[in-house]
Amino acid sequence: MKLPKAVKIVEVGPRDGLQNEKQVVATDTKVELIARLADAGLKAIEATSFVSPKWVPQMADNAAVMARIARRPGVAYPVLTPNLKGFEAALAAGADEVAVFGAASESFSQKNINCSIAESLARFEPVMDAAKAAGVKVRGYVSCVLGCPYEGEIRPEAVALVAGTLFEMGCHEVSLGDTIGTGTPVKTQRMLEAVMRRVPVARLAGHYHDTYGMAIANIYASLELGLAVFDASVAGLGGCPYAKGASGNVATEDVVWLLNGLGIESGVNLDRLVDTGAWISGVLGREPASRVSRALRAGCAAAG
Ligand SMILES: CC(C)(COP(=O)([O-])OP(=O)([O-])OC[C@H]1O[C@@H](n2cnc3c(N)ncnc32)[C@H](O)[C@@H]1OP(=O)([O-])[O-])[C@@H](O)C(=O)NCCC(=O)NCCSC(=O)C[C@@](C)(O)CC(=O)[O-]
Repeated sequence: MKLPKAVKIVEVGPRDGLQNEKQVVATDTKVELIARLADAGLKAIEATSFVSPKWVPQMADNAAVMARIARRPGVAYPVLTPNLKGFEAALAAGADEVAVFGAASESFSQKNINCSIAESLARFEPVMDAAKAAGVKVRGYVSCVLGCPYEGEIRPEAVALVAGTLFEMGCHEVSLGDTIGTGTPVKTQRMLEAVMRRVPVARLAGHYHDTYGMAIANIYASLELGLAVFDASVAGLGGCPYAKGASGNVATEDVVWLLNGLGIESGVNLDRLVDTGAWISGVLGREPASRVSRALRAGCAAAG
């Protein structure tokens, strides 16, 4: 078994993490979080989303966030854009990387973006065209790849169909979302095997929520199949507004601990990351959901 030598972590805390916060998070706090994550060595930080403020009020300050972040060379700040309106606003705000987001479940697609899977893919076409014309890279997301809060089981072939279509449309990377975290390692591998028949593994990312505590196991199972890009959220922030009870993405601290233990390079400084996770959790008035953070801050062992 040969694991990748290096892994790219796409930090989604400022978007996926904060989008679900009930309390208003100040724009300055978001901007500081993004700066601290860059200081910790993260090279891809999903900054915000250009979605309807009626649907996700927390991301209504998207343009202000983009205007205020001090961009670092070598760091990408992708944003979500569900349609052309969102793309145009993102472009005007200076985004140079965007993400479209679909689902492998019809019901989730309706709840999340108010249209069917086929309609969503049709909506993404003009975004792809406009992005190509503007020289903007587009990532594709597929939600509910290992289960849906409304439909239950999702067939791997259904995931492969949407992921393959996004890839063929020109997405440079397709991120596979276990939105409600019900996946387990073998199930994850079966899903990945189906997707890998349509999309090269080098163009896939794992986006696993930790609701059932399985995300790290699923990442390991994905590493075994050669996946080398994983989405993660500092301090395990977040949840999904359209998936009741879903907890945050896997904590970035936990992913870095795993990678360090496996000798896999991520470029992330764990001490700084733990400090950042503790800081934002303090601002939000809670403890980090990361077990690694809790252990290290309790003095359980030195940071690896
Ligand atoms: C997609 C829509 C807009 C469709 O929503 P809709 O209501 O069908 O849209 P519409 O085109 O009929 O427009 C309705 C109103 O929204 C406005 N509008 C239309 N588009 C935009 C836009 N881009 N930005 C700002 N405003 C917009 C539009 O101008 C109009 O305004 P009004 O005339 O009523 O004042 C809506 O459903 C939406 O915004 N959904 C967002 C859902 C979302 O952000 N979910 C969370 C992110 S996905 C996720 O977390 C999963 C992921 C990616 O992490 C992976 C995983 O874990 O599974």
